[in-house]
Amino acid sequence: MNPERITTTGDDGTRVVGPVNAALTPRWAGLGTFARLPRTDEVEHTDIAVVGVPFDAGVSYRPGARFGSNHVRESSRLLRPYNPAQNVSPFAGKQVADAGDIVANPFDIGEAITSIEAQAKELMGETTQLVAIGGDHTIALPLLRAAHSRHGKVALLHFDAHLDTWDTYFGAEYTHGTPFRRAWEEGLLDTDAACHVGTRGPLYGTEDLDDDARFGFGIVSSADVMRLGVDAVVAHLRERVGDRPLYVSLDIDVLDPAHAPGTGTPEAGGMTSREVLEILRGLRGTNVVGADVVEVAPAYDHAELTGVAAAHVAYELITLLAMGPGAAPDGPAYGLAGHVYGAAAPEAGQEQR
Ligand SMILES: N=C(N)NCCCC(=O)O
Ligand SMILES: [Zn+2]
Ligand SMILES: [Zn+2]
Repeated sequence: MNPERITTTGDDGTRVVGPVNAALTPRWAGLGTFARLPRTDEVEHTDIAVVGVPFDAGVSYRPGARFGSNHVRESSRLLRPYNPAQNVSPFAGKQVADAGDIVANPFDIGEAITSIEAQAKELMGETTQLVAIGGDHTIALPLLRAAHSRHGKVALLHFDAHLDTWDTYFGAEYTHGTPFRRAWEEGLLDTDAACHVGTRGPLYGTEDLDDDARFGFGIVSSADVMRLGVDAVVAHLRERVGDRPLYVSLDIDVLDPAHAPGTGTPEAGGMTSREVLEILRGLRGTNVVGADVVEVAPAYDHAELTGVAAAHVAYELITLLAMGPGAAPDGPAYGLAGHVYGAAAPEAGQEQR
């Protein structure tokens, strides 16, 4: 069956093929791609590719993130084409398409990392931007290598309960707890502009924090988000990353297990999905060049809580890429006046724009 799709004229004047029209084909029908978008082989070119990286041989605790990519796709069927939080239709101006899955050797982590990097670069071609859906956090390293090959050193916002700058596990260098230490060692990061967000939970010792600070990372803890609030955190992050090429890596365990139980290394005291989505929206106009959403392990999920949260995170990341750098501060399309992303909040009652 060839379901009818929403088509538009894109920002560059070419025809853009969007999601299956949900008014004509029920949302639960048909083969699943992310947000019911076309596959990359069904469109002439792709500006933004959503790509699965179903690899989880790097996990230190519960396995199962290899099933995350398709779980998030399945949980994304209810996403709608207009994002009122940014007053943007992310699938209308740019061609967004699902590239299927990068394949990686599940028995050889080194080979998997090399081949994920190669396939990511191939998919990126000259101009395509990637939003990767894991998979465990190991995959951030080859994806950062691919981003670095196009943009040079990148700023990094790393949303996660964990630092993921540890050195080795059982002597293994390439694991889901170590990608950002390797990335720092490889010179992939602009360490004046790298920051963890949502950090919490017990560590192995104070040296974890000493090492992390030595690598140049800043930390906005989960408790900071609660105490300072979303707007202050957004202001801090925007200041830190400026207009540098920015890679966003989001481990779904940044969310409290109440919001995202389906993950391999859950930690209590996490952020709400509302906080995470609002902080991402606050990055409007920054120069996001690539992103990943990782660590969704569906065997521990309930009622698609984690899958839906990850799908919405990916939707906001796609929206940021679709708007591009320099997008002017704008407010949501509805709600009480008082919030403009990326700008000082106006006084209550003041007009939004
Ligand atoms: N990247 C994630 N999700 N977890 C890292 C946890 C590493 C550890 O077991 O200490
Ligand atoms: Zn984590
Ligand atoms: Zn992680």
